[in-house]
Amino acid sequence: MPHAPAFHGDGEELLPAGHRVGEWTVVEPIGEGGWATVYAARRATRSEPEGAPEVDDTVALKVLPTAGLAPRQARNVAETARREIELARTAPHPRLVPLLDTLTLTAPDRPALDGAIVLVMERARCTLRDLLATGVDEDRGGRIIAGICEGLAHLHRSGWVHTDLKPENVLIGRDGEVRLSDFGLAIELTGTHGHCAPMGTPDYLPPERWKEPLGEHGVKIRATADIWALGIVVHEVFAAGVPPFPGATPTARSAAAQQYAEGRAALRLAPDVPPFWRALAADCLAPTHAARAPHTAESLLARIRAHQAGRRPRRRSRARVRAGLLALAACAAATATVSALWPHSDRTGHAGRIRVFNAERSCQDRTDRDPGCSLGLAIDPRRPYTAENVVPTRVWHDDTLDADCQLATGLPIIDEEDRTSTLWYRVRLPGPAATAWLPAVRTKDRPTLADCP
Ligand SMILES: Nc1ncnc2c1ncn2[C@@H]1O[C@H](COP(=O)(O)OP(=O)(O)OP(=O)(O)O)[C@@H](O)[C@H]1O
Repeated sequence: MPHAPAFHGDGEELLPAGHRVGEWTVVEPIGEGGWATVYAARRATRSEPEGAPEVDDTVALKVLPTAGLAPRQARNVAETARREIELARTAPHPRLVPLLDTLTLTAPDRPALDGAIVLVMERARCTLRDLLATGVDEDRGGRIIAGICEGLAHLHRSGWVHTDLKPENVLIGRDGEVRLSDFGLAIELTGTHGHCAPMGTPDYLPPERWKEPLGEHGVKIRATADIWALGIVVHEVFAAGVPPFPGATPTARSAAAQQYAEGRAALRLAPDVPPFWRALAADCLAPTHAARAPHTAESLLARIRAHQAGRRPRRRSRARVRAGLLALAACAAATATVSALWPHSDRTGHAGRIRVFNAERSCQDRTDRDPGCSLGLAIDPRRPYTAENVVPTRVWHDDTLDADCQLATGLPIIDEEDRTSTLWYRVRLPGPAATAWLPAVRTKDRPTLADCP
């Protein structure tokens, strides 16, 4: 017996459960966007022997209908699919949702869906919007924002701008990690910018977008558009889903954002956004492209990593200790040797000698060189201050180091008290020509040293 057709609220026909799409069988609809309906589906032919434990092999089928569309709309849909496929092919990354296959739907008995383009994707557990509805604590929120920054940094390095970053397009994979999705509006840059159709989600569009002239190729777009959208998302994550600009409708909120960008209103972020994330959101929401440009996804990620590294010892949940394993492994290796490298508690304060300062209060009085209280020295002060960019040797509060020169223009580092500095000191390590870098926020001393070559 034929299935009775099912429809969306807007009257669009849905694929019924059990419908075969290539090697997949539709289970149920799980999401809907402006262009597509997304279904959970599972492999039609399972190879496991009878009685084998059930594995969750469901995928997500994004079905983009093309039938009955005006030629221009059909071109848009085809272009949307082309972008998704091109990006997945040329720039795969663990923080982007993997595209497993592409198909054309055959459904002669459903003319509205026949010939639709189908993108087969890894199925996510939920979207960030779903998570916001249930509440996200500060640590989880921080990890999600870091994941978004990793995805954006990769996209931008690869020459792409997402252009439609919003909580609906941030998926949470079954491993709990972020997967950016929906690259239908993603733009490949030529040099510093690209052009896109005048589309997008008003709440997440940067203020300059409303003023950009519409040329023959569309409106100008740069990576800073994603950074603005990131600022809105950061605010929503830490303010229980509330957007930073006031207004009951997207139009009212866009108008408020433009008033702020024109200097006619102040940026008023919700008081519940914690200080570190307020500062980060405010930088992402700098009012112009030029003011936002220094805050790249890469540099924001470095700030977040430094912030998270500083928070880690404060509260020791099991999950946090596990997350910090990499850093602690490096500490453990260095603990035995580091005490001998520098005399402890040398308070001479001569120029060229700097004393390490750990803003974490509970670490300041400890003399046992607890690994959780150790601080990292960077290999390269211009690269993100992450585990890969840290020498194995660790330092502790009150250690004194020999510094031989300084760099005023390193990566900005924010400490736990929200002090920011781009100043770094090059310090000498034992061994021939061995050096590493200490961010100036990690010392209270300010010797004036020669600029490093
Ligand atoms: N891989 C996935 N796993 C689970 N759910 C997904 C997946 N991809 C999309 N969804 C769900 O489907 C919804 C719509 O998907 P998507 O945003 O890609 O469609 P769209 O038509 O391109 O949307 P838009 O109108 O924002 O451009 C998402 O918000 C999400 O809820």
